[in-house]
Amino acid sequence: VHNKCHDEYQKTADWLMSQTKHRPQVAIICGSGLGMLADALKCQDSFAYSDIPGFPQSTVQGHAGRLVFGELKGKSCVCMQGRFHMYEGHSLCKTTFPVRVFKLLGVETLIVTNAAGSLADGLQPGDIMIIKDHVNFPGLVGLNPLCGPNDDKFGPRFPAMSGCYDKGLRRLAMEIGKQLGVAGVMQEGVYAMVGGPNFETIAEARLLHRLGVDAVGMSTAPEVVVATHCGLRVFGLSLITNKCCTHIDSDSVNHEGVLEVGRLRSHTLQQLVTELISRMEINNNNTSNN
Ligand SMILES: O=P(O)(O)O[C@@H]1C[C@H](O)[C@@H](CO)O1
Ligand code: HPA
Repeated sequence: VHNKCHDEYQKTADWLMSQTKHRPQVAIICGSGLGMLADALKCQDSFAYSDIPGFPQSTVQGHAGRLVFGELKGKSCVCMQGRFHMYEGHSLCKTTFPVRVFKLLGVETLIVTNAAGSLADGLQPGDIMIIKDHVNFPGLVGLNPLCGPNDDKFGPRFPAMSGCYDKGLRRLAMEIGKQLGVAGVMQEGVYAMVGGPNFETIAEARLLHRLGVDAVGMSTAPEVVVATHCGLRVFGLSLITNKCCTHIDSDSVNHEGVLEVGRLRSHTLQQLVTELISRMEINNNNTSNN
């Protein structure tokens, strides 16, 4: 466990606030190949992770390593083009570092996205799974960013995780999907995080399937745990980039294929996230235009 103290998050937040006038209400974490979600932001201020004091560095292809501030339909946003994964060798505390920085910047809602493999018969590559719950496999065996002394300034020692994916936002996303004409490729499901970096063996994929997992990936759960701990409202979606290999003759998975599906679906995802941000309520003010 490599815990960070409150001052370290605060230092990074203070530096960012000294460099940009944006005061984000919504944060977006872009999954593999989904960095284009930041392109929709207007009046951008962007920072390479390497220039931000205290920030970890992205090492994975498809994760640009840039923090982009901007406006989206009247809401102030910050977008991580590139996330940190446990398999890169970062401590979980580092992989989730930005989430607490966002909290200190005044963010209220976190949107997490990822690329994931499907285990559910009804989820095909290109489909969008709205995350209704997760199984945090590393967390179940003690690889949890909240391990170590609890920082009461962020949240309680024993935070509840039931209901960590906001029901209202899930409902709103499905409604928007219908209006955009993409409801046929959208459904809710359970995401499971595994450690990676290898894709699953056939036996592992079959096991996950039997456990009721709909989609599997290598991220997201730690960020959601930390966000929920500090009281952020969370919305999560998985872009299904491949079917998991459950038979010896299944197509094998590779990262290039994962990134390609992200490119193909970039427009739909951008529309969905933009509409969701535009119509979500912030600060208990009903900013919904519908
Ligand atoms: O950052 P995400 O979870 O979207 O990335 C997924 C999991 C691996 O990092 C990578 C495998 O292609 O995509
Ligand atoms: O099949 C997968 N397994 C784990 N992580 C992934 N990220 C994209 N696809 C997958």
